[in-house]
Amino acid sequence: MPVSRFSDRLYHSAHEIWAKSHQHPFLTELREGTLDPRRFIYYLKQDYVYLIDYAKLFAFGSMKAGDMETMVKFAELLHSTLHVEMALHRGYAERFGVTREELEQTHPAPTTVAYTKYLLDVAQQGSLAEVVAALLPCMWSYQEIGATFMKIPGALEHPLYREWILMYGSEEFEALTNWCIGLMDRLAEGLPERELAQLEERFLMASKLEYLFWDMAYRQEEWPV
Ligand SMILES: Cc1ncc(CN)c(N)n1
Repeated sequence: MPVSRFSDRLYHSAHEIWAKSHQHPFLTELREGTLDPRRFIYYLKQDYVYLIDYAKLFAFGSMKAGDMETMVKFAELLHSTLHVEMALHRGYAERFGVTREELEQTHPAPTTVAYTKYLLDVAQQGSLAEVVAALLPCMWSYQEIGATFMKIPGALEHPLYREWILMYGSEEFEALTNWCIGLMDRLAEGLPERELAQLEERFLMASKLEYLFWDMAYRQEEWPV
């Protein structure tokens, strides 16, 4: 009987909320190609300012790394987020006639604030293992969504949503995600149950915030005033 990995425990504990995300209309309509582009551009603008703060977690990971290989890999993840993943958003913004300045000056909605501040709080206060537990749903749930959408007949023919699916369903994104999953398992080895439970809590909180991010985008959430 193979020893179950800590990442299997994380996946199992978050399965219900991940399934809820998969069933959210933002994703079911994106998958079917019926998502209103106004909801999509709202998502892209919020996601851009989210990624500015999310990318900082990789800088914290480099700083907290215990070895050069891990430090270098986190620097690679930082670079990839800023230059590859966010280039997707910049390209879409151009297609929608949104300037780079407008994109960068997007006011984060309440849910974006909640999610980024949570991640940055864990990154500043927590151990490397906690940083990884908090960022892992961001990578892993998106990779699962992308890989699933790649297999949906017709999804890649959609003129607008094709690039988004290709980004998160790519082999490169899968490789970076798998490295993070492996690091989580390595960092969890030998930890007492009390610490494992705390890592699970970080993973679950980020997973719930992922669901709320999809819901925010679909509702095009605004501040009350
Ligand atoms: C909110 C969110 N979470 C995760 C990802 C994938 N890096 C993203 N682009 N945006």
